[in-house]
Amino acid sequence: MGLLVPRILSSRLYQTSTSPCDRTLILVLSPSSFAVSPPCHQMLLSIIQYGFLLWISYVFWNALRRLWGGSILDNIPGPPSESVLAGNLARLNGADSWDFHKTLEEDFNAVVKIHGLLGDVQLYVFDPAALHSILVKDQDLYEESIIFLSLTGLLFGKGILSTTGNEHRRHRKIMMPAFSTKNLRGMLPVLYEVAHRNFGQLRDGLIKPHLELNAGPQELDMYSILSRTSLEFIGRAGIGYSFDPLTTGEDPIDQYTQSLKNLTPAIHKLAVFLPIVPLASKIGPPSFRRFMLSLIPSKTLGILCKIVAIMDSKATALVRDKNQTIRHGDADAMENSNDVVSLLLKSNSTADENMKFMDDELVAQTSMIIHAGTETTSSALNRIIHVLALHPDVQTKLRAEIMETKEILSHDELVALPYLDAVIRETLRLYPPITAMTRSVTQDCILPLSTPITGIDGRTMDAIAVPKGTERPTTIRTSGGEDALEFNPERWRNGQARGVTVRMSGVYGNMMTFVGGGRSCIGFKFVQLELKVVLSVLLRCYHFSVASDAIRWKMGSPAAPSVDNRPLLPIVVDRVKA
Ligand code: HEM
Repeated sequence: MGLLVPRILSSRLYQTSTSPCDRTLILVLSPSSFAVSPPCHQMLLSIIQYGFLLWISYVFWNALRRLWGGSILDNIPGPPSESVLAGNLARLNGADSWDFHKTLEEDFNAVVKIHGLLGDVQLYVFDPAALHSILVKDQDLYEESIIFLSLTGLLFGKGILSTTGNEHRRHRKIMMPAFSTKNLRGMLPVLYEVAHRNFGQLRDGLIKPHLELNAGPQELDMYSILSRTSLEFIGRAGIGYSFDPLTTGEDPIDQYTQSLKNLTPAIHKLAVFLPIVPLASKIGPPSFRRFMLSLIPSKTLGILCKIVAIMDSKATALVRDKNQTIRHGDADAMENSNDVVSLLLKSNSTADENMKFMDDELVAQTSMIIHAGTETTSSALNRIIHVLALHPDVQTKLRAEIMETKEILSHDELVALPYLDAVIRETLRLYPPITAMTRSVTQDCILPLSTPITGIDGRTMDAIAVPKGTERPTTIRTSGGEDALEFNPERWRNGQARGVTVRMSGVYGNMMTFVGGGRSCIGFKFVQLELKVVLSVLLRCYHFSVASDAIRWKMGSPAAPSVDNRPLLPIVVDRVKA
């Protein structure tokens, strides 16, 4: 049985969202290598087959128990199941599920019962008190989903995304200082350099698609441009690596870059293996798991294994090279390295033993930073440009604020621009890149509610008893002001939205875009800086308007713009006249 705590979707003044991989996933092994001798082959194959049969039997047994015995969550109202096998999951997790999520919010109360796989029951939660309990107050009772933990562990190794409890707290404690305001100040020059280079080369025709000078308005695919920007931001400021020289008319062909681009699509294709990831991650050493995988006749799986191996070897080399620089006492080189991984290595060299990362942990963090920070940033950048194109009045006002400043601002000057801050807050509030997240319940517990709900039997409930094992609490948006569904940056003043009566537990602006509590996003200030740099550079030179009303946002994790199911953001770009 599952507790689905929906992350906040769109709208309303407070939203939550979920981690990208919660329901995508899949698979595979950790990056180390191995081989298995031929004589064991048949025997191992049988073990795998029996293991798989056992697992299937276990799943069906649980499903039957649920069907016969019911659930104490049965009394919670929710939409009827649409399929015996997958319940409501197809509609909940589909790329075009916006309307379904809206219906859940409009037709039901703060907690909704959702039907999961084979009769599994999950709760979709958007009540503020329940979210506070899940994410902050009782967070130890609501752990990250086991599938997410296993998957990130298999893909990247032991790092902040794949650990729980004290181990996870240790990872966070060591990593958080790298994102301090002092360190963000040190990263700003690199962010400006990437933005100027990227958009300068775009103008000069060195990166595709380019903007012909003086040729009048041109339609460009901003998605490809902004994706490259996000990747280079995280490369340079996150791990100290340049993915994209931005110097030729060609897309980058670097193997590492290609691997990163192919990672999410490969994971999505293998989503069918999702339920066996936790089991697979526990069986034997990595070499044995690799062997098991080699028995599965799937081309995509092979590709994924290759991607993981490339990412791992590149991250290993990066950490090794930086370590050597430190050991050889190249003080100047390290002094000038302000990327997150270099900062972690520098603090490692003076930290107490228990506050140091081992090299394999640093390798894992390197891949995790890229994974957590690239597509999310790209989604936010694309959304802001799209929103500005749709709201020319907001764009004009923002440009006027930017034009009154110098071309290159200090960190403090940039974060002090009020309308720039308001536009970013309002976009992230209304359109969180990640729209839902999942938590698993680790013990029987009571979920408090700020608004009582009426059960199917007519009884009023001001709290819900949630059984251990309930999986995937997902959180969706919560209610807010009356005009909460409108895009209105004017509502923000000094980081506060007017008219807000409901307090949310999020780390940023009373919204749940970056969640709250012990697993909240540690990169949320970093991403704001990225967005501010891009807008301050782009709006000074270019004007944006909508090129097509066929743009549809897909509710992935994170959301992405598309036209005819292809990732695209066609926007008409024109030079700002002097
Ligand atoms: C608009 C951009 C971003 C959004 C919307 C976003 C959102 C989120 C959310 C919702 C979570 C919680 C996931 C969960 O609990 O399952 C999260 C976690 C995390 N984010 Fe972000 N993120 C963004 C950018 C970044 C960036 C740029 C970085 C790094 C440079 C980053 C690093 C992380 C890390 C390391 C975690 C895991 C924290 C933990 O488990 O303790 N994020 N993010």
